Amino acid sequence: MPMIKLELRGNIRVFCRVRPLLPDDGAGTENAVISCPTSTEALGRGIDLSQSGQRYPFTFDKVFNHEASQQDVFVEISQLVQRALDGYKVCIFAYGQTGSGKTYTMMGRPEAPEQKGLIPRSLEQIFQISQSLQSQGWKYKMQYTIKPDSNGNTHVSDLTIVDVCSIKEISSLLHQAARSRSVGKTQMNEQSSRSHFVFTLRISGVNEVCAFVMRQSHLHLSLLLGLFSVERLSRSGATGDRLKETQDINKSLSCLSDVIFALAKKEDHVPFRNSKLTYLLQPCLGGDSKTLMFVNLSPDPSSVGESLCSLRFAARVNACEIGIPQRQTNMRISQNPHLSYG
Ligand SMILES: Nc1ncnc2c1ncn2[C@@H]1O[C@H](COP(=O)(O)OP(=O)(O)OP(=O)(O)O)[C@@H](O)[C@H]1O
Repeated sequence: MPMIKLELRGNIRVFCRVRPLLPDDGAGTENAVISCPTSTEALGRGIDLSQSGQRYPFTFDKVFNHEASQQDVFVEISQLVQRALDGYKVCIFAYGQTGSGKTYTMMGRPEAPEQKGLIPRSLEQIFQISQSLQSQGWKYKMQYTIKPDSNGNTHVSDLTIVDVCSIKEISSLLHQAARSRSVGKTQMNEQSSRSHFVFTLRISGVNEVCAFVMRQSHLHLSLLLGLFSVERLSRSGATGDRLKETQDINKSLSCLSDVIFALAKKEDHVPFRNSKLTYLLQPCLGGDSKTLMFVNLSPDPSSVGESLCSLRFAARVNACEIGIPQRQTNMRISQNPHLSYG
């Protein structure tokens, strides 16, 4: 029962998703390098990668093969998303090399309803449930924050916080955010997104009927920029500013590795402030949240080296204990309607 595991474990959960082969993928695509074992033990959880005749098996909390639809993926996270309304911090982020399907998984193609990604689906679910809970006395206040950036310092600029009252408002904010993201073309991925993208929905809920219980939770839905290896960098055709930008992105991803490894070793000092990315993700990794990472993979044999790096990183993330999440429920002290949530 995967959902029970999601509830009880203190680890960062990892879901792996392999995108379908695309017409633009390179030569030799008939030789599959990624396969999903069909034995009952590893069914839906195992993934094997073959490189130079060597087989590398991995197991995660869930593996989606190239046939999985956006709805199939959403079904597996919807219970986790709902926990945000119960007072838990929930963080979901995607990791993987450029062109591996992070944007597709998180944002999808908004123009086709069945291809909507996890962010719009999650927001719709949160709004629907919060509205249905109104009849039980719950009132929720939602705020939306968006923090895009790609460089390595910790100062967070471009922070937008907006009160949101309807799903329509969220959709238009998502559109705006997608537009304002700096998008640059590399030879690897025409639509390559050049910045990290951290989206947060802050939810504060109060129940006027049952004992003035107050809940506060944050739903973090984040999108991480792709992993470029050195080899990939030279193949991507990046030069000048683009090369510098790619190096900055690599640097911030290497800071993320440092944070993950410090957490795994339970070190006293975790270097969250070494990059803006880790600073932004601190709420996801700081210990009191339910955190899920997607590792996205391309099935293209020319990406096998990057896929192996991503899988190894994901396995270390999966083994990393960040503590048992705490629900944030308080008794309301005053009946002042202008609540301060501290
Ligand atoms: N599951 C999928 N089904 C169909 N098409 C997909 C799927 N996943 C990804 N794609 C397509 O693959 C291409 C690359 O995916 P996407 O842009 O999501 O990669 P990315 O990891 O976000 O890349 P970058 O880090 O460069 O932004 C896109 O054309 C996308 O529509």
